[in-house]
Amino acid sequence: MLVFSNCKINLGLRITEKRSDGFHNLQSCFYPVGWGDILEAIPSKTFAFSSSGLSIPGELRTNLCVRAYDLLKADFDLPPVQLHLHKLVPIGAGLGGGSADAAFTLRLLNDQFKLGLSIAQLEEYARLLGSDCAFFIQNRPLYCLEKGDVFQDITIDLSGYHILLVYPNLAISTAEAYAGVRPQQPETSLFNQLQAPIDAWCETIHNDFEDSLFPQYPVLAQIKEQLYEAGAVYASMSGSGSTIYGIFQAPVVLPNQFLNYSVWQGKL
Ligand SMILES: C[C@@](CO)(OP(=O)(O)O)[C@H](O)COP(=O)(O)OP(=O)(O)OC[C@H]1O[C@@H](n2ccc(N)nc2=O)[C@H](O)[C@@H]1O
Ligand SMILES: Nc1ncnc2c1ncn2[C@@H]1O[C@H](COP(=O)(O)OP(=O)(O)O)[C@@H](O)[C@H]1O
Repeated sequence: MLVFSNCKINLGLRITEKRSDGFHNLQSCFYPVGWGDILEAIPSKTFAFSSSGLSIPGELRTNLCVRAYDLLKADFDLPPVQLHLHKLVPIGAGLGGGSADAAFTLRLLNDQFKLGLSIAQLEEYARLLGSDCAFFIQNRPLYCLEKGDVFQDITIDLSGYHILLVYPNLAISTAEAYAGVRPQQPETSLFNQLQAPIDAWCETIHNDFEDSLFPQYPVLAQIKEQLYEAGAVYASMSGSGSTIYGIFQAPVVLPNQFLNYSVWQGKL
């Protein structure tokens, strides 16, 4: 079985408080985007994992796909498979690529071996693998709370818009990015602000990580500015960076400044 493991962007991101478990509570809307990896599972005599494409830091056995397989294997009589991941989504990019691979592995194994797990059960397994992993089980626009793993329905439909993602070949560690933020209880409701037309978002919808990361990496603010100059209706950093995205009314001619970066453009 073959699946496409797409990434996400954050529409707004507020870090509201540090929790007693060391994690942070947040408010954000996660929105699926078409840039993705390719994952295949073939029944085999013994379990094996391999990857191609972008190289993934860390040992193979710590890959989130392997950890997802091991998690289900502990509870089910899972047959061995040969898992292959073709990695295309940049790493340390704020796009949740690794979390998506983990969630798609859970979904694939559930479907391929008819484990009968419900969405809620798959989300429970996903939470054990990473904070933003559970989102990719439903994989639809959702308002996210707490660690980013508790969801509320939200009506946001950006279909018809185009998105340009710019990864400036700069990996930012999520843990380090969180260590640099000053959590704050917001005075306004992100949920309500997201209901306003997208033209209003550049004045209201903010990613709190930009405050600490833009001064540290000026190229990020520069890319955001360049996306607005190219005609974006809204531009922002995704997650803990370093990807900056722009949302446009129509396909964009790639500005020359982005030619040395990894970019992806498509429909939302
Ligand atoms: C920042 C966000 C926003 O969507 O996305 P990315 O930039 O990673 O895509 C997520 O909160 C990232 O979630 P995820 O990448 O799954 O993080 P995890 O693996 O669970 O945690 C990595 C580290 O980040 C910190 N962390 C993560 C989530 C959270 N709510 N509070 C935290 O403080 C912790 O230090 C943790 O050890
Ligand atoms: N399949 C995978 N794809 C990407 N990263 C992975 C994967 N498995 C484990 N990782 C680890 O997860 C971290 C990056 O996570 P990723 O989701 O790509 O970035 P981000 O948190 O910025 O969205 C790295 O430390 C990487 O080694």
